[in-house]
Amino acid sequence: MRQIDNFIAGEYTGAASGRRFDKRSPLDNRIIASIAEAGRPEIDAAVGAARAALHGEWGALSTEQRVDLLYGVADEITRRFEDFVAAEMADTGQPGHVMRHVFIPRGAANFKVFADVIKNVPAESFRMATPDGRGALNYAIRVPKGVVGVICPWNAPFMLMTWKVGPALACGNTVVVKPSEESPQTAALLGEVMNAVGIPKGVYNVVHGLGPDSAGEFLTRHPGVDAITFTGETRTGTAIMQAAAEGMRDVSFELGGKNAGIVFADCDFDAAVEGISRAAFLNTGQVCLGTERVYVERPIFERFVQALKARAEAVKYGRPEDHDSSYGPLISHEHRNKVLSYYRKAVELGATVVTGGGVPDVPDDLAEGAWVQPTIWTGLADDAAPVREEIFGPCCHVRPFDSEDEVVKLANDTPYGLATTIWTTNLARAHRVAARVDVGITWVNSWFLRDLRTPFGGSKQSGIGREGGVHSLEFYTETRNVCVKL
Ligand SMILES: NC(=O)c1ccc[n+]([C@@H]2O[C@H](COP(=O)([O-])OP(=O)(O)OC[C@H]3O[C@@H](n4cnc5c(N)ncnc54)[C@H](O)[C@@H]3O)[C@@H](O)[C@H]2O)c1
Ligand SMILES: O=C/C=C/C=C(\O)C(=O)O
Repeated sequence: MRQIDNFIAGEYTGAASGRRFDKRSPLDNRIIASIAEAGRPEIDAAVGAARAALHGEWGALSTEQRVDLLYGVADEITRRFEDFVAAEMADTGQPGHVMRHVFIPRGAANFKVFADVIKNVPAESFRMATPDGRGALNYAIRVPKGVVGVICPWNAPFMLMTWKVGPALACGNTVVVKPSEESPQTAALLGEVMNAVGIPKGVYNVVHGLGPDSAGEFLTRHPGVDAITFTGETRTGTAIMQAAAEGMRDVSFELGGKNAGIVFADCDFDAAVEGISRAAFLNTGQVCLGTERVYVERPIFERFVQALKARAEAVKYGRPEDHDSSYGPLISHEHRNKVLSYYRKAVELGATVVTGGGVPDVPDDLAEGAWVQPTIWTGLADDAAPVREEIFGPCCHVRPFDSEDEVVKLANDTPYGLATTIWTTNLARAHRVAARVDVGITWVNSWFLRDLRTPFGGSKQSGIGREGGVHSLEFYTETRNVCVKL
């Protein structure tokens, strides 16, 4: 069993209280790690270390020096690639090929991309006239926000954590990261990388623990934290925003979704089935950008449902290291209880269960894991809970539609506004519908295709602010104007 400690001022340390909590494998429910639970003293120490680094060696570096160090971080992640793959597979139970091709490479990319952004961003400047005819020159400079609190979820732990830490450090901030209690390992491992490449002590700190009345709340309420970036549930975002109001700290939120997939009859059928099945079932449906509501134009509805069913039934349950495994468990039994409660509710509300709806038969050694079947429903009312609420599981409801106006209305009938995916070969329609869907991110004939320079975030209750490319700088820096009378 692994011992995972907090990482404060470049050192791994337990908690003064001696408190620890267990991490269980989602694959078979075995305890795989014991994690030190940070209390107020550890949060104080981590925030203090972050502040000291800001006023010390880190704060004195030039942008070029910081950029070089961040390239070093990316290279070291790549050098220790298999360690990160193993740590994340252990925490999430997701297949190795997803780790190797999507989540861990993105961790390295998140440092490289923002190092490039900060190196290349121009300064804003305005020349102005003055009554004496000599004029004045305004220019903006960007300074770090300070100590940034980073609160992360468990569904793609390393990718989502570095998506925040990369730009925060590129902009010259220091961070205190609180990973999810369900996925502490890659954040802990990144401490070794930081030390190996010579990132000054205190720049990157990790405190472990739970949310309310634990490390998460202590960190977000700490007056020494200047800004908070959070990815997780909308309800948690509300609690964090209340904490951030004290002291008027800035927030950046990437929250939940109930994303629509829109499939027109003129789509490339096979590509659409493949795309929607990835959007619904990748990472066992635990992707904020995933599709839990699918709208299919009536002429191809039945055929589409059958093709999606075939995809769902083709998943291969297995351990992450099994080469032919394509599908992992949910993160925990607690989360499985939630997902299964929606599976039951859908039936109670009269859904037709096209496939799935329960717990699969898995080999004996996996029987205690948090497995659920990929599940497809039809026939639910538009206001049924499984169609309205974020389930965060491998499931979707498929419903026919007859017109563009109707489907836009259906897609927008939600308090969320994160992402949508549209499938059509009619270019004009693609642009038209994309402009009418109230979300932060629209994919046309694709899903989760990420250019890290683009604005990323949610509308409505799916988030506040945008991260990605120069948009991250809006949050991770304070812009100051200097006006020089000539
Ligand atoms: N929009 C996006 O980009 C995006 C990306 C990934 C996940 N998500 C969302 O994340 C959710 C799944 O992740 P989750 O279950 O880990 O989310 P969560 O909100 O339960 O937990 C996220 C983090 O917040 C901490 N936390 C909980 N309560 C807190 C409190 N009161 N104060 C401070 N910290 C607290 C948790 O310990 C954890 O580290 C889904 O809703 C999903 O849609 C959104
Ligand atoms: O589960 C959510 C996935 C979010 C993805 C990103 O934040 C990203 O690709 O940067």
